[in-house]
Amino acid sequence: MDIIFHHPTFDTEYWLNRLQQALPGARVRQWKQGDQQPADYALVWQPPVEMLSGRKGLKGVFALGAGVDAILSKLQAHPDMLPDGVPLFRLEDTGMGLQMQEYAVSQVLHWFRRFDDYQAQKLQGKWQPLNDYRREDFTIGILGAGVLGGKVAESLVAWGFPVRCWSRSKKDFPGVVSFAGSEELGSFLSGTRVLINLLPNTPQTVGIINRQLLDQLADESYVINLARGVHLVEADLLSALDSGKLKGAMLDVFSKEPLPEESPLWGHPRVAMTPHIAAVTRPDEAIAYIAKTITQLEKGEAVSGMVSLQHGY
Ligand SMILES: NC(=O)c1ccc[n+]([C@@H]2O[C@H](COP(=O)([O-])OP(=O)(O)OC[C@H]3O[C@@H](n4cnc5c(N)ncnc54)[C@H](O)[C@@H]3O)[C@@H](O)[C@H]2O)c1
Ligand SMILES: O=C(O)[C@H](O)CO
Repeated sequence: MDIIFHHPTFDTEYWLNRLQQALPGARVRQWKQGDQQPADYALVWQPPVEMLSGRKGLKGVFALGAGVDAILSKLQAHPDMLPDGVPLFRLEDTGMGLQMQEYAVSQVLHWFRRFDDYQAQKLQGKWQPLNDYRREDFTIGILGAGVLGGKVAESLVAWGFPVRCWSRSKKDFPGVVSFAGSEELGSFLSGTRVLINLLPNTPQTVGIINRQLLDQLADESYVINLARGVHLVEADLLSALDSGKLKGAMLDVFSKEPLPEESPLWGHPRVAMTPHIAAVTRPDEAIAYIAKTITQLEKGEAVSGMVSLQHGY
């Protein structure tokens, strides 16, 4: 079995060695321009079109991340990039669930314990205990209840917060109220105090966090965007912050990355940000997952993690 690998920034040597150890019967190589030699599987991030297009004998392509929006948009421009019938897989969790939990829990607790207000008071030299927030007034709403949304929901339930989620179909997560479909979006938003976004980037979800959506949240709400920048209309977020509808925002992803220096988000006192690091691909977990999936595929067994080209995630 032959496996080709391409990632623009990962430590390729490390990946090739560890993949080789995990799949001792395979021949693993870095794909280089002009390489049209046979391959059974391709492991990719930002693949050059010629790496995949027209390839015969390919049994599967693995995206080396959770979101496949970049690959799918490239596929739209170059429909022959993924040979007909070749399945595209993505990473499910592989250590990203825990990272998302750490991010979401730490930020929710930061706001719940009013550390943002105390920091503002500290800057004014003010010593003033504030009223506690109550958990019952701190409902967390998670947009997207998939692998990562489910993990984040579980961790916030464990901290005793009322948690609800919104997805395409109903979920049965312990302690979480589930809403599904556009007809239930309004009920999901009404009463949500902290909105956490973990949706995939699809034509249906672009721009979903806009003025109309933000207006339906509880007053003095908070937004955490952990999914993709294109989900959020940044101008609408800024006006909701300035009107007082929103109290704070924590953003990991942006419509343009790196965030341009002229963006007003940089200077906004109630916007905190990180540079798209909420959950990164952990090589060892990802390699174990890919090796297991390839082994199952080779045995003709059912696997999970296949991307639906129809749904776009
Ligand atoms: N910031 C980061 O570092 C980082 C890291 C990993 C993943 N991500 C993002 O997180 C996203 C989610 O990852 P995942 O593994 O949980 O994905 P997933 O496919 O397991 O879950 C997606 C969820 O969104 C819901 N959904 C999709 N379209 C919908 C629609 N139109 N209406 C309602 N619900 C809809 C699905 O029902 C599902 O519950 C990824 O697509 C990626 O963009 C970001
Ligand atoms: O989707 C992912 O895996 C991360 O956001 C990296 O792009």
